[in-house]
Amino acid sequence: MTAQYVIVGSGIVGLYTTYCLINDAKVSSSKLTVMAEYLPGDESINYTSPWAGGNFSCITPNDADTLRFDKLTYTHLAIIQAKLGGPKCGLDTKPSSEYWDFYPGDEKINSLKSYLKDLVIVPKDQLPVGTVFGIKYTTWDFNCPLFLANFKEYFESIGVTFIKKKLTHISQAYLPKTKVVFNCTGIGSFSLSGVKDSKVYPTRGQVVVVRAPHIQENRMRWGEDYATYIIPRPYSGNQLVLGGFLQKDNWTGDTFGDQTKNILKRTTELMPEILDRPLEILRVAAGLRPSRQGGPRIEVERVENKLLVHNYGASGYGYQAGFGMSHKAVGLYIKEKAILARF
Ligand SMILES: Cc1cc2nc3c(=O)[nH]c(=O)nc-3n(C[C@H](O)[C@H](O)[C@H](O)COP(=O)(O)OP(=O)(O)OC[C@H]3O[C@@H](n4cnc5c(N)ncnc54)[C@H](O)[C@@H]3O)c2cc1C
Repeated sequence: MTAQYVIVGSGIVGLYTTYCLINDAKVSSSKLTVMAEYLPGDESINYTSPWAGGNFSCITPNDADTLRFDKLTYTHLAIIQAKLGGPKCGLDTKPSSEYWDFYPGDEKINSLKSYLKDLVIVPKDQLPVGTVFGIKYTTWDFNCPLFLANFKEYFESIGVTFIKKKLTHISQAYLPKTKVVFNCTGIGSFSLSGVKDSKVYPTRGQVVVVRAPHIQENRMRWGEDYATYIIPRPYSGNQLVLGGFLQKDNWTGDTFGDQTKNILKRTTELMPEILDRPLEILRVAAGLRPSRQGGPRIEVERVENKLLVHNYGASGYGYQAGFGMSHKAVGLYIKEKAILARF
């Protein structure tokens, strides 16, 4: 193990970053070390990735960077799926419908039109009551815990090292031969010394997981101050994830009965077919989306004669935009390395 490249964080953003280092920067896998307090298979309120729904949806903001991150990720996922052995890795396509209580904006819709598979605009007379716009298309669904585990297993099979370690300062990530550290610590960037980014805050979500073999499609509804979503989990024994909440600055990992009732009410109104079979609740869970004022931080810092590349703040879209974020982070590293090589 030479650990020339250390990726701190083993959430979806750290794993996409590892992938881009191998595929964009052509770094040999044996030089890569992923270091994290929590690894795939672990559960903690400080480890967001296992708690995601998770699918590709219209949750992202309409700025040019994020629209590009979405597009890059959506169009690259088939390659990742193939490398990990096909849909059984926990990543599959399924139909999706999304409805808004407001018009989502031309930037978003024009961008989606350029790449979404099977996209159709829902005719006005077919919209659910209270909504003004809708689309249908083929989306990506993740079985998040399974996908994380398979991504890690794939990396280990090609020689990437994983180390379980909690850092109190980012400088602890530099091992004797390390040239560059990628900081992919998500919500951890709020408290990790050497980073301590006060712009980072949680957007708490709660989900209810039910068993529903009869539901094989996604359905989402976006309001001004709420999000209701229904996401089937591929290769999970027919689990269906029902959500949710977007609670800013709420740090609790506890779950609440009134929120469970509220989620069940909204999701069964949006998709009454859920109740075609008796409701079987498997689990209620909460997670903290790693949000950041001004959006994700993707930038390079020089720390003495070494590099620190930040890639965190994926909020509610780490799975669907994180490949694009990581492609940018690794691209910045390649540029900075070329500048340093001139001196
Ligand atoms: C309810 C819910 C639903 C969601 N649904 C979706 C969805 O449908 N689609 C989608 O794209 N996204 C969704 N998200 C968002 C998605 O889960 C996040 O964007 C993503 O998981 C963030 O990944 P990350 O790698 O940045 O952070 P994390 O997964 O939190 O990983 C951080 C890593 O850094 C490590 N770390 C942190 N601090 C330290 C330290 N001091 N020392 C060592 N290691 C450290 C942790 O151990 C961990 O390995 C959802 C989130 C929630 C909560």
